[in-house]
Amino acid sequence: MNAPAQSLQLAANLGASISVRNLSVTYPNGFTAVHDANFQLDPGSICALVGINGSGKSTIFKAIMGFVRPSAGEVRLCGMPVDDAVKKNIVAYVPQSEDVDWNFPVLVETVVMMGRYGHMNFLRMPSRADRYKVDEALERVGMSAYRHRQIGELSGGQKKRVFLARSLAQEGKIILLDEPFTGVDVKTETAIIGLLRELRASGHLMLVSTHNLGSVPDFCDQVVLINRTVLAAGPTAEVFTQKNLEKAFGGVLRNFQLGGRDLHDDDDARSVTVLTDDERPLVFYGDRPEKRKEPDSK
Ligand SMILES: Nc1ncnc2c1ncn2[C@@H]1O[C@H](COP(=O)(O)OP(=O)(O)OP(=O)(O)O)[C@@H](O)[C@H]1O
Repeated sequence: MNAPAQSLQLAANLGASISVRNLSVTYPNGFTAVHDANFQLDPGSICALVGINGSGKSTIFKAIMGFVRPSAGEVRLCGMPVDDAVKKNIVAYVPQSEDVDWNFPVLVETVVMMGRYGHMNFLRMPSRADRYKVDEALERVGMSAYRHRQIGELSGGQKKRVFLARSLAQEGKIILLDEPFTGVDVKTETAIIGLLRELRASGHLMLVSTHNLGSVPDFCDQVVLINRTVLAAGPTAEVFTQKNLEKAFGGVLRNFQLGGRDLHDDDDARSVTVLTDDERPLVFYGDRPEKRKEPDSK
């Protein structure tokens, strides 16, 4: 079997899927953050969850993790209700940095070991296999040298990698990443994207919320655009269009422009142009993050 066929086979075996059907979430104060949202994601893919601040991205993550209950509709993971999937360690979550108390004194290796808790009995005594998984996960994100450091002492990008290691140690088929690229440098972003690609090749399903629109066409197979409901969902080439992005961002991203034609054509010049605060345009090409550059001043 050739490599792509093997990946497809692995993906089929893993069977990771997210099905969101007519999902509404109303918070206890009566505010409906998500109304009648629908999308379906299948194994072996990376999907971007994209929308303005307050559009409901974290709320959707919380519904998928069972942290908030739907007021209508349902979420199913690998065909199972959320509670069953969470009990079976099917879904792992990499939270936004703001959602973590970094003052809590805990070692890096302990954070990663937390990913194994669901695999242990109530005494939480790590087995040799648990320790091996932790070592392997730290190695994979390049953080082995930091294992005895306090998590609060690390940089933003290092903390993100540790939480990614925790989700790897958990061995979830579905991994949710809430803004993994916020505050990380281009090298770390490239490393994280490389890791997500490896996980995709082994059949994992990843849902990534991001404000970094420039890298979406590069590494995401699918896109879910939201603004309190799903505006569009499906393959990146079909959904990540100027028209849909204008619908999602409205006047918020003025001077936002998508160039080029076919996203997955290597010779394609499709790019995302966003004006920076000082009104200098930054062009993100639908390619590698390190290829970011300012437009030619021809
Ligand atoms: N616990 C809560 N109680 C009431 N309203 C909430 C609660 N949590 C979030 N909201 C509201 O729900 C809406 C969606 O919030 P959410 O955090 O899901 O947005 P988001 O897309 O993740 O935003 P951001 O890009 O800023 O992280 C916002 O208007 C927010 O104020």
